[in-house]
Amino acid sequence: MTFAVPVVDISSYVRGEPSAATAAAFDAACSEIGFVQITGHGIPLPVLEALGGALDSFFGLPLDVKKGYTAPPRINRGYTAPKSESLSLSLGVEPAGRMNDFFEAFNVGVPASAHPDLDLPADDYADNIWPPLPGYRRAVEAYFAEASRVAGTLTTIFADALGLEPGFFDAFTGHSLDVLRMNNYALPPGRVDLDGDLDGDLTGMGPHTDYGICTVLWADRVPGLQVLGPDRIWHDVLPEPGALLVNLGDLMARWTNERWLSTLHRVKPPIVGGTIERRRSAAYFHDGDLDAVISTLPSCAGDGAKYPPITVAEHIAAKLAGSRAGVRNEAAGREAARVLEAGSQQGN
Ligand SMILES: O=C(O)CCC(=O)C(=O)O
Ligand SMILES: [Fe+2]
Repeated sequence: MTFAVPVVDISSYVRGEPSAATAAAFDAACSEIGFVQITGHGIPLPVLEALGGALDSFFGLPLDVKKGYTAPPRINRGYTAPKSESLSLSLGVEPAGRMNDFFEAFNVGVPASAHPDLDLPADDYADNIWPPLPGYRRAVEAYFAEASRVAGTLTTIFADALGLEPGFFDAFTGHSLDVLRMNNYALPPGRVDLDGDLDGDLTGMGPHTDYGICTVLWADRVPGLQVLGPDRIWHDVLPEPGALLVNLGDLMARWTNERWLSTLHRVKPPIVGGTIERRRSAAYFHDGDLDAVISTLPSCAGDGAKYPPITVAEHIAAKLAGSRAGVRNEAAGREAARVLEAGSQQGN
């Protein structure tokens, strides 16, 4: 079977014009793969280029300077150093405390001050940390605003694709807990034992599903990202030029009773010609309102709901405790089973 992440042009929805063909293409892609590549998203090229420049300027700083922008694990903001997170712990498939992912990241999110009329918890809607690099904050905020707009367009498409009333997701996303995680996959020169580490434990980012509603993913066209296909094999995925990747998170799998899947993905060491090449990505997580309750949609319940209702707060807290604080998540049985089923198949 050939594996491909479908490309869908969303420009009609970006213009505010619903399109049955676009919604149907999303339904097919979300049902079969759980990943989509979107074109026609309308994010201006200079905004994307400035985001890349911001990543370069921050991650180019010395490690001890970057570590100065680290927040405690419960605050999903600022810098995370290589090997201080383990995404597979969000699924509970590894012993707790084993922090092996070599990505480094910088997180920014929606602060409580963005919604002055609401009384939002300060730890979840934490203030951002901004390194004093010229243009950094402006570039990241400009991309954040564009990705937020695209995420809103996606939920409009999702409502049409699922046959829900227009605006269905608005009630769950008015103060959505959105986070942009900018990732850098690079290893200091000379530190990697290519024979030893690569055959063994070295992981760019461990296998995981994303936690929320959907993720908008900008990535360099450098190999590394792998998606677990319906054939239970890990497949390499490179975005088409100009396209953004979109993948569904766990909350969408819960809403749809797995008609749509939160697809497992991971990042292998990006090896080109026998050496590790630097790779960058930026994942915008559209996670929903902290206090929203996610229950299986009646139209998807079929013979019964596979998941009990859960608040966004409960679900995200269990996942983040795994990935950021090393506390194995015991509540992700359905996703963990899929990782273990895929076993050690390495894909193409
Ligand atoms: O680097 C990538 O392409 C994937 C990143 C990712 O899966 C994440 O940040 O959740
Ligand atoms: Fe992810």
